[in-house]
Amino acid sequence: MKIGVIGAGAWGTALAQVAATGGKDVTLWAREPEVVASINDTHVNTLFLPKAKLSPAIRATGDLAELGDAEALLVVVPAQHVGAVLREIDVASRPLVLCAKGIEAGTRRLVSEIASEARPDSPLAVLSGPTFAHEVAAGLPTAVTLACADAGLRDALAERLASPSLRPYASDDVVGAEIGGAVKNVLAIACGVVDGAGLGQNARAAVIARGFAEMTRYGIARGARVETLSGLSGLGDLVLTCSSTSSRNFSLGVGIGEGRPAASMLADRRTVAEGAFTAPVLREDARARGVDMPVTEAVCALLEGADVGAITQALLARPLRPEA
Ligand SMILES: NC(=O)C1=CN([C@@H]2O[C@H](COP(=O)(O)OP(=O)(O)OC[C@H]3O[C@@H](n4cnc5c(N)ncnc54)[C@H](O)[C@@H]3O)[C@@H](O)[C@H]2O)C=CC1
Ligand SMILES: O=C(CO)COP(=O)(O)O
Repeated sequence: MKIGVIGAGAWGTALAQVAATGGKDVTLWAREPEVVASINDTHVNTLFLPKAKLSPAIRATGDLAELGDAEALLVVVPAQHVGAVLREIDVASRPLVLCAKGIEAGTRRLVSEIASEARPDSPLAVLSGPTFAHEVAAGLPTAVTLACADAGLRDALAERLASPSLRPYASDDVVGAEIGGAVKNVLAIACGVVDGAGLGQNARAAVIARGFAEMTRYGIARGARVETLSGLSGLGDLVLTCSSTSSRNFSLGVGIGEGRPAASMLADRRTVAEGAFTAPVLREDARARGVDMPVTEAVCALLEGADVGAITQALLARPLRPEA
């Protein structure tokens, strides 16, 4: 079986490694010529996943046309670039497995909505969950949600993507799987701020729990099911990224909490912290739907340069309310 992977950041590279280790023929599209060269010449992605020794069965290319004959394509470019890349590639009606986590600025679309507009003939699935790329590439045990409306395709993809260390759980709730991954990135920034500002572990647990409450409110408003949000792609990924500096979103938050300006940290980086792009569009969409998201509002204010102490006080001083 030939698998195409679109995007050779850390996550696309790790997924390519899982597929190649499982005996698949893998072609990995990278945007950067130096990434193509380093994977093909040295079997290392020096830019985005430097510590993983990759299978020689992974072939990198800078030409999207070379992925046209893959049986299935994993889409792993950052959410804001999915539309542009999918409009560029000719994939006929091949299944697309969407692995980016975010909401498109300007349109407020989930990645599945972007993909179905760009590639109306391709069936879609979403792969999401608590998955640090370096752990997956190292073959450490990992479980994910694989969501797809078509049961036959879902089972076929689950069988092809499963490996001795990567265990997919099937779901038909595509929107639910996407909402968890998109919103947790914003909440991970908030937890990083708590850590960087030394606000304590009680505060971090409060942000996780109240953040999950707002993820659930927002998810329900967009048609997600609560059991999906409380599964691997929602609560599972929230817990992972809210408790580790391996998360780029959490680390961005730590920097903000320590008093560094968000804008300069974002300008300096090559890797993506999706939450910084999702936060403003999530706030806009939540307001439009009448969903209260105070942690998301706080993250937006902090990304815009607000003072951590003032934002913390404002959150604590909100009118008292029932928990549920
Ligand atoms: N790294 C991880 O552990 C995980 C990442 N993800 C998601 O996967 C997606 C990709 O993230 P990573 O692989 O971590 O990226 P990364 O941060 O390792 O690398 C940045 C990626 O963005 C690409 N890029 C930059 N500008 C672009 C443009 N104009 N057009 C197309 N691509 C462009 C780069 O080529 C590179 O592939 C994100 O949505 C992320 O949330 C999901 C699960 C785990
Ligand atoms: O999505 C991830 C793990 O599931 C990776 O999180 P970060 O993008 O915050 O590094």
